[in-house]
Amino acid sequence: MGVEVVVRGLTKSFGGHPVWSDLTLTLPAGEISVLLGPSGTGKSVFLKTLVGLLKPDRGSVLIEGRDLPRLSERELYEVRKLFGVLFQDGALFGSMTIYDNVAFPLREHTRRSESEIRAVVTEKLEMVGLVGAEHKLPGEISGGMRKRAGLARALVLDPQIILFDEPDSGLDPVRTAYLNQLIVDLNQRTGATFLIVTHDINTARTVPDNIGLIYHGHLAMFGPREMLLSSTEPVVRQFLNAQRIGPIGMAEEKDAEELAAEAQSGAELPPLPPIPLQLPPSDGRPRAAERPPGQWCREHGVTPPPGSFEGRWAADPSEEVAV
Ligand SMILES: Nc1ncnc2c1ncn2[C@@H]1O[C@H](COP(=O)(O)OP(=O)(O)OP(=O)(O)O)[C@@H](O)[C@H]1O
Repeated sequence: MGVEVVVRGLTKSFGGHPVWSDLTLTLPAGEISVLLGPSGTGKSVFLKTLVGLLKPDRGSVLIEGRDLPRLSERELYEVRKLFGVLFQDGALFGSMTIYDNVAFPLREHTRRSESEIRAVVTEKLEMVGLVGAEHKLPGEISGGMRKRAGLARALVLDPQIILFDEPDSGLDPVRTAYLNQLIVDLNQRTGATFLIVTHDINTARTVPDNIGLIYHGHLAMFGPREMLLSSTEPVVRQFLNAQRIGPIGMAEEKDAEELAAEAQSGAELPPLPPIPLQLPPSDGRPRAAERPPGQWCREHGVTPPPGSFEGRWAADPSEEVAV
């Protein structure tokens, strides 16, 4: 089972320029969370800080009672084994075969024999659908396959927390759909805690249990998927619905004049689109953290946009249309 990651008051700057301040959120154990935000808002910096590759100026990252920024290098080395990271480009060694790339963490961090390593590598390659590509070099396979090879490598030490930095970057929509299904299936199979940084709105709307949005150096919102998808908070609404109208401008925050002109022109955000159902695991069994669709809305007295949950939602669950 995955572990909870508790982030409290995390602040990071480079050369006196703050990237973000006072980030506070909890990644629930075993759940999938997505982190969104305009380019350059420090999502990759956040992932690197979580795993201890960057040191925050202030704040804590608590995992199983240990505060990562306060650990010695040696303790950090141990805690890092809880993490698997899928970097943007898969971060494979170009001169090594896929097999050797996936075996690399086992050879570096464990004393397992080559036959034990073979069993683990084969299992992980099978999990990501790459059996048969073991002897290829990264340059000989497609971008989607490289992502899956990177994922197999992230899985070899059986991590409790898996961080994905833009797993869908550079993939076509069909490959993105396959990768999203793989992520949901792996979450169900491993029970690990997942955090995905993405710019893909469809991924953000259908894959996670929770969504967070970093904007203007702060965490604008973090919470259950239904909370953000039904939110009318301008930044959240603009971002999750990929709109130009709203506080986020081309390069940075719009200034008061631009916003006033927008208001005067009568430009309004279109109504919120329906909340889609969550992507289910492909074996038909529930997700580790599955909740009935619309439960959060009902519990919080929020009426979701019309047509949400494929039109099956009702304020009173006894009136809900059966699947
Ligand atoms: N090691 C570093 N030293 C100095 N500045 C850095 C360093 N790493 C990142 N930054 C700066 O921190 C800011 C946030 O970068 P980051 O890559 O985390 O953004 P991001 O939200 O992941 O962007 P994108 O969505 O475009 O991938 C940028 O201004 C970047 O230049």
